[in-house]
Amino acid sequence: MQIFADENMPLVNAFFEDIGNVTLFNGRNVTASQLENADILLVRSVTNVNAELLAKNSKLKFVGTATIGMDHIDQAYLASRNVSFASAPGCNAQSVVEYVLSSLWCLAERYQWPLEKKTVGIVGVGNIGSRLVRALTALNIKVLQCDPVRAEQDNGFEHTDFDLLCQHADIISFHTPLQTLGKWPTRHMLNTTSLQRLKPDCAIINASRGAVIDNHALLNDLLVTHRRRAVVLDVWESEPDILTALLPYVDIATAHIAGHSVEGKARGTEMLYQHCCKLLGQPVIHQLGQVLSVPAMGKLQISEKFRLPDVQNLARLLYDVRRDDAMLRQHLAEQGFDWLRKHYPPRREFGSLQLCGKIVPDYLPQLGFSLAQ
Ligand SMILES: NC(=O)c1ccc[n+]([C@@H]2O[C@H](COP(=O)([O-])OP(=O)(O)OC[C@H]3O[C@@H](n4cnc5c(N)ncnc54)[C@H](O)[C@@H]3O)[C@@H](O)[C@H]2O)c1
Ligand SMILES: O=C(O)[C@H](O)[C@H](O)COP(=O)(O)O
Repeated sequence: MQIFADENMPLVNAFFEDIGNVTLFNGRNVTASQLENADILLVRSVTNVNAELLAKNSKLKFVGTATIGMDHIDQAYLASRNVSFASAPGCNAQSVVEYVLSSLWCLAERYQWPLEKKTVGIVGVGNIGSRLVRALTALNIKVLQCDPVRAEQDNGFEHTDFDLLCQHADIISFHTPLQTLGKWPTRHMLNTTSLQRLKPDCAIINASRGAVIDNHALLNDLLVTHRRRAVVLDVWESEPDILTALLPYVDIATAHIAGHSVEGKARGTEMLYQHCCKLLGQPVIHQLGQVLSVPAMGKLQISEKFRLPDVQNLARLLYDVRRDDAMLRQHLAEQGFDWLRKHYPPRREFGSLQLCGKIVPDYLPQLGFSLAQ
């Protein structure tokens, strides 16, 4: 079995070496000729999988993307060729939630916001959005949810129409897939018109796909408002060639790494391995827990004095988004966007830290921290 995998897919050898011969490729530049002999193709978000890429391959059985976003995959084409396909839903949801929380704490400190008085509008309430709702609710922060797709399926879902959410949110955070067509398109959802509906100081967070926000319209809005609006961008239109004119106006700028926790990326690989085992009728031998490295910090004692405002310090033991913002500003011009992603320093999720103590407040597990056994 010939397995071709993106070189930025951690633990791919550990999971797949029993299944076949693993060859790594650069996901951004891979060509049809390189993939001629692939039986299994494992990609990340930077590889467009379509008729052009697979033109020279006649033996492909399975394509897996170790991501939740699927806008880079021509699924109809794969189905027409009878090639099985799987993504990795939820693999990095916790990682993105931790990115958004860290961004909120950073902005709250910079602008002296009382977060508990803010309303956060969450657009797209799937794996990431629903975890974010749980986390913000645990922190006593009010949320508005916008997800018309869920609203159609579930009468009990509390949906706020996008236009209304734009008017009422103090902070708006995007967690939708990128969809150009269909009943609920998301491409340029935030555009010149919807930007004008936002409160003048409404903060914007995008960790979904760059083109969900019209980046030129955003730049224009920021120039007009003279930086009154806080902006956090992890994703950008036309990555890796991003609109650098935006950078001076963006509070937190990162290189599409919100989902790049050690666990988030490794879970993606594991989920594809499990799909392959099922497809090939092979037993699942490897588990994430066995192959993940031991975290630098294992257990932490929580005292009875721990209170809600202490959460921020606890979280910063594991992740502070300001590091990633500094990396981008320091290295983007010389090294480029993809270099930042390839050399992303290890980041462990909240769940890697086991909390001990007589009383561990309920909101800590709701944010994703583990309780010691
Ligand atoms: N920055 C990163 O590193 C990173 C990491 C993971 C995911 N993502 C992006 O975030 C997206 C969301 O991830 P997820 O795991 O929550 O996916 P998901 O599929 O679980 O959830 C997406 C939600 O968006 C909703 N939705 C669809 N169209 C909508 C619309 N027009 N308006 C409002 N809601 C709409 C869907 O109904 C669904 O509930 C992914 O598609 C991916 O593009 C980025
Ligand atoms: O859609 C996703 O799951 C994320 O955007 C994913 O983390 C993208 O990262 P990449 O696959 O490019 O490393």
